[in-house]
Amino acid sequence: MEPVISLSGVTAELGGRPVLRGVDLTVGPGEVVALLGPNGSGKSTSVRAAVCQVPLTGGELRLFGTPVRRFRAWQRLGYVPQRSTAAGGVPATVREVVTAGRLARRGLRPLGRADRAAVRDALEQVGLADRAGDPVDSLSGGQHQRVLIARALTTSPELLIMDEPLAGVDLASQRILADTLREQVGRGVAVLVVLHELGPLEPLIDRAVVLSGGRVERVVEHSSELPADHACHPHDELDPSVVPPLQTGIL
Ligand SMILES: Nc1ncnc2c1ncn2[C@@H]1O[C@H](COP(=O)(O)OP(=O)(O)OP(=O)(O)O)[C@@H](O)[C@H]1O
Repeated sequence: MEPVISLSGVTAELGGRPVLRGVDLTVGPGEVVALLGPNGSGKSTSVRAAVCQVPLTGGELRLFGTPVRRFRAWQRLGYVPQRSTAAGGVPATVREVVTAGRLARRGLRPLGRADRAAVRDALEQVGLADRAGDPVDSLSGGQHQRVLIARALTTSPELLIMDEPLAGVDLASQRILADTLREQVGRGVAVLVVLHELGPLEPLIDRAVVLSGGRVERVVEHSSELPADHACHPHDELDPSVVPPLQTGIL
């Protein structure tokens, strides 16, 4: 079956520096793929490139089989960015943030009944229907993350792309997030998720792709084969261009 997303030999630069150096990555329909690797290895840049937030300098990106330059069906894809970008300090209610996911795909026309129902349904799916009128700033880290997932679910996407959904989230909330995701996967939704630790998501993961230095270092067909000390525990990637400072010391 045709992949829902495929990156072939993708390269990208940030600040004039090559960050992605030929990333190959595919996610099939209904598949859950974890993107792992040390800090700075290019995980976030890969998913941001996949949703056109970072321009490619080379390679090919296809979404649902269509080259990205011809792709228009953005409602088939839900993107959950890193949590710090959720409300950006703007006072907004939970409902407003979630509604933004719906608006982004339909322009500035007034909300219809179907839009309101989709927002309600998305909030129910993440267990936050009772918090709809609350300011997002009053939520915990885990609840905040669930708001971002609800925002992505408003268009009933077939592919969810998530950037570190477990970061800064306590274990109880991680389990709730895992339940939400399990339900989506049960509906046949494919997932590409950047993770530092697999946590409660581990049983859901079909394949792990480990990045290093902007390239795929290896692909692990089952997450249980990942050594405990690799990728799941972040460490800064060594930059070969940086020469370590001379240790002078006093003898
Ligand atoms: N806006 C930017 N301008 C310049 N360089 C950037 C920018 N954003 C990221 N980079 C650099 O690109 C490289 C890859 O960053 P990226 O955020 O994709 O890594 P990551 O694997 O997601 O790391 P982390 O685990 O810390 O989130 C890093 O060396 C980073 O310093």
